[in-house]
Amino acid sequence: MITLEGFGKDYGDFMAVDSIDLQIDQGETFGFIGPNGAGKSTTIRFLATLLRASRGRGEVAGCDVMGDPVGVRQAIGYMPDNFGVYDGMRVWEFLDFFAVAYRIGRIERKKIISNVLELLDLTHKRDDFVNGLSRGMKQRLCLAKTLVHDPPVLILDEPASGLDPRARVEVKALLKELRKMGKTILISSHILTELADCCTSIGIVERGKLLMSGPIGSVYRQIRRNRIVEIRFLENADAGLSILRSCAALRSLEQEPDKVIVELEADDEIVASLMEQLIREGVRMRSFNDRDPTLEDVFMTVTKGLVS
Ligand SMILES: Nc1ncnc2c1ncn2[C@@H]1O[C@H](COP(=O)(O)OP(=O)(O)OP(=O)(O)O)[C@@H](O)[C@H]1O
Repeated sequence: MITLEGFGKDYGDFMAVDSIDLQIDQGETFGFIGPNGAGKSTTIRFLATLLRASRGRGEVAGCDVMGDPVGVRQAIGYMPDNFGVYDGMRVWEFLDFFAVAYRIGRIERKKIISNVLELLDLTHKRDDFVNGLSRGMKQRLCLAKTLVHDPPVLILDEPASGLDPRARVEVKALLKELRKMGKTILISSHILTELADCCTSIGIVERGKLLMSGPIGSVYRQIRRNRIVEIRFLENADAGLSILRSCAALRSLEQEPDKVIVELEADDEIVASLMEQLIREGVRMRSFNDRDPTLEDVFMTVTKGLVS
């Protein structure tokens, strides 16, 4: 439903997106994850036909993004990261305004607005003024407006940002509901855990490059080849650190005030030998904890903190 082939975007001399290849199948909820400035919004704005590519191309629901922008706009519901709502409009009028823009007839509009309000749990706010709504409700209203023309594809730029925990849970539940309705969803976030349980696939982007992508299970498997070990030293921490640094299986090492987190490309044998070596060299440890990587680890391992 969504394809990018070598998509790249420059702003003057600055390359915001290098070259991204991506394919999102029908019915997927794809989490587009990356730190601030990674190029998520730029990619999303291209897919939403709001900016031109510097190189490469894209397709949404069979329509070429630059060749058939009107076709793309019919097929997508787009929620920008910074959206505005019009003052002096009531909730139903706001939705009606967008429905008219999609040339939906008066009788059908009435039905659609009532369905969408119901789905987003905003029926009781139908006649309220938009500018009087809380941030969470405005966000829900904006999501409601992406649905009025019943698009098969939803492109949502950080839809849960700035929401309190309860509102976030509600947005996630809603995403699951929309997936059940058969929608293909691209959703961006820089908060990984926010997306962990509602996406079927993810892509991790940093500095305009897609570092890893695929079904969530396969991304986990790729990274699980590596082990994450947390060590808390009691004595001889310096000797312990130098043993770890000289270990051939070491892929990364991160020092926190109370522990060291190492990523090893290693099997059980290698991990056991490393532990034995530490003990043999007189390094005393309070704990040596081998754990499965979380999605957070995947993110930290794959991205290198090149942008902030
Ligand atoms: N119109 C523009 N002109 C110049 N540079 C821009 C423009 N829009 C974005 N950039 C730069 O391009 C890079 C990517 O920005 P983009 O907004 O796509 O990142 P992002 O991943 O969506 O970040 P965030 O999570 O902070 O929204 C950033 O360095 C940004 O400063």
